[in-house]
Amino acid sequence: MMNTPHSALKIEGLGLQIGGATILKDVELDIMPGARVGVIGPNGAGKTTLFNAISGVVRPTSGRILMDGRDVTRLDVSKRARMGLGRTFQTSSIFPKLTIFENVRLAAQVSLGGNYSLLRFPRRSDAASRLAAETIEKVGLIHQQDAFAGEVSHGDKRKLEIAVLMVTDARVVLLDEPMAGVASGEVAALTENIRSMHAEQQSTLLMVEHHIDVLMGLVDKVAVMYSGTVLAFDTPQNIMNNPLVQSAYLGTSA
Ligand SMILES: Nc1ncnc2c1ncn2[C@@H]1O[C@H](COP(=O)(O)OP(=O)(O)OP(=O)(O)O)[C@@H](O)[C@H]1O
Repeated sequence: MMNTPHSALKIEGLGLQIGGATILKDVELDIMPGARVGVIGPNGAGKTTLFNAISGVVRPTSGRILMDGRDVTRLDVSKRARMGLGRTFQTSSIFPKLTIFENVRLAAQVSLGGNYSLLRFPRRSDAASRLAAETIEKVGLIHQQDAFAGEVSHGDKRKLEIAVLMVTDARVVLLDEPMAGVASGEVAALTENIRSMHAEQQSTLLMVEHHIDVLMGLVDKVAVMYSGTVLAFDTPQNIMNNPLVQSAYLGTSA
């Protein structure tokens, strides 16, 4: 008998109450391995909170989160990361005082089974350095590799985050507004980076992005959040044509 493949990520009846407020309510999502999923919704709809629940930063008050069929609802952030959950944050999670090369090399070193000790002048021929150099080239940061990460443009910082995710070989990747603050001239290159990261890792991608045109071109499914719940989960085309979505989110009358 054939085994049914597990969803890469399954969210069942997820709820979060903080004080008297309902932040997430009955969130249901079933995401197949390799899918690229956009998450949209008005400000305050719960998109970042959903990412926080998936990555383990906040504990839901009801429901379950399954990664590859395993219930991770009660696992902490680091355990989920070890299981292959990768994430970028709205506020950058890179080390600003390290160079681009050092940031990627450190991630490569940890990913290849090393530790977080940082050699200021690592041999550029070791495995972690080679992987870092190769990845920096792929994302188009070669000319910036010796610049401090805190001093490069928003677009380059985002490229760096993509490079870090690429070397960590995450199975499920959460990107929270990767285009935020990125100059319009840098959007196309960053979009390509995200596309090639996904293709190379064959990961499952979830992405919150307010830049709707970019998002719709990148994903094959869109989840629309409204008031803490998932209102619709469908192809970009069906989402754009869904009257419920149009009135709730896009602001046009249905
Ligand atoms: N720790 C918290 N305590 C109280 N309220 C919270 C907490 N975290 C989030 N909220 C509230 O939950 C709601 C959802 O917030 P969230 O940041 O997830 O929305 P979002 O969809 O990501 O919005 P945006 O598009 O503005 O980033 C907001 O009303 C927010 O104020």
